[in-house]
Amino acid sequence: MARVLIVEDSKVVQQVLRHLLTQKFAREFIKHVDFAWNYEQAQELLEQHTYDLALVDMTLPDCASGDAARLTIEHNVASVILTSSMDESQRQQMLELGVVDYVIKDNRDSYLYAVRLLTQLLRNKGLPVLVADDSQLSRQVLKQLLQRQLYHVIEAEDGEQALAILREDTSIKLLLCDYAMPKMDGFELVRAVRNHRGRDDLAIIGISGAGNNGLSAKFIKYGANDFLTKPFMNEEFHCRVLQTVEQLHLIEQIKATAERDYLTGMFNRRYLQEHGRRLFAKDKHAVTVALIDADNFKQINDQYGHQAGDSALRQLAQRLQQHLDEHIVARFGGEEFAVLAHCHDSAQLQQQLENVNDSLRDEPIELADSTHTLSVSIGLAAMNHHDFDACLSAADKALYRAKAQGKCQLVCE
Ligand SMILES: Nc1nc2c(ncn2[C@@H]2O[C@H](COP(=O)(O)OP(=O)(O)OP(=O)(O)O)[C@@H](O)[C@H]2O)c(=O)[nH]1
Repeated sequence: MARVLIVEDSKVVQQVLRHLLTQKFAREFIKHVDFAWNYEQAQELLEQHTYDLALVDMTLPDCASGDAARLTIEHNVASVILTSSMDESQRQQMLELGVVDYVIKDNRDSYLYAVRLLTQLLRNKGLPVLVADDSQLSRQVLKQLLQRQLYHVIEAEDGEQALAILREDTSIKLLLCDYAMPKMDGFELVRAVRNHRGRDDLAIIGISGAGNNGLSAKFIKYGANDFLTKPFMNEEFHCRVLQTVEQLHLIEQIKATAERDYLTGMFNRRYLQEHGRRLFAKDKHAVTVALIDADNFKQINDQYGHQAGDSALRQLAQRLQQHLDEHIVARFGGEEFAVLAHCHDSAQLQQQLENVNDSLRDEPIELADSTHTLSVSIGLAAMNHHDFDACLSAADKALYRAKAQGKCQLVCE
């Protein structure tokens, strides 16, 4: 978790920033925040601590304009400038100094923008980025700019090398590639990469020389997410990289939401079915599926109310995760859950499932001011059917028998 330094002499601005930094999106990435009122205090704090990022007011009472940012950069702290105004020469001066970005504080939204920018930079900290360019000088320039945004930069001298690195290292989430490269040019590289890495998995920014506008559009058509034309301003580079990575992050979030159950945070039915079908196609004999249904759950809703029922489902979900943590556990719907186990030994899974009822009996779930002893019925099926859906339906039949035979038990098909 990161430590951030904020250098700001206005009490009101400090208060607004303090408030924004307590919001969930910021707390997720920023653990410690130190505030300095002036240059002198900033200097003391920089000597005491190591900072990941600094947000620095351009104008402070005890130093010349921009000196505080100069100080944080000298201490190798990636720095974002806060300023109420900035003329063109100051802007150039700050960007040349090496600040990551600047934020003009002209309304409340600018502070939100600044704090969001800090969290974005921290979220991307250490994220591997590949730079493919045959010119060592260009690679150096891009590397410096990316390191300023806290990325971890990997270099490739040509398209072939870049392709080999990307095949090997799937943690790379951004590729910056020049058009003119020996062996394999930028277009060929993008096309080849897209055969195994989709737009939602790896973002690509193509870079092309000036005077050939057609190249930029072509980059996009071949599969790049965005492009930059040389020479570009550092500020434009920063915005495009940040925006491209942000889009990738949003897609990841949407995908994660689509496969999770809102109430329990577990995988949902859709994920289980998709994953189950994939596993079945790969190795059907090593997969076992179980359906787990809470017994007499209606009583909980009737007796304690729907909210307590929701809490009971969350507690049951936690209990299942605890006992079956090496398998995929999903909420199948309502008060029904499913387990997908990738194992050759179904006896072990059977034991783990039996343990769930023992645990619910020994440690009843907590509802309002009392406790309630919940139990589950379980139907287990092996994957010796013609497809995954047939396995699920066999587990469902076994579950039906468990209910019919008196509940709180496991039945194998
Ligand atoms: N609170 C809450 N209740 C839910 C949710 N989903 C399903 N239920 C309730 O679960 C209950 C299921 O009732 P039944 O199908 O009769 O099953 P049961 O009472 O568990 O009885 P058996 O399955 O026969 O043991 C219903 O009252 C549903 O309203 C949910 O998300 N939250």
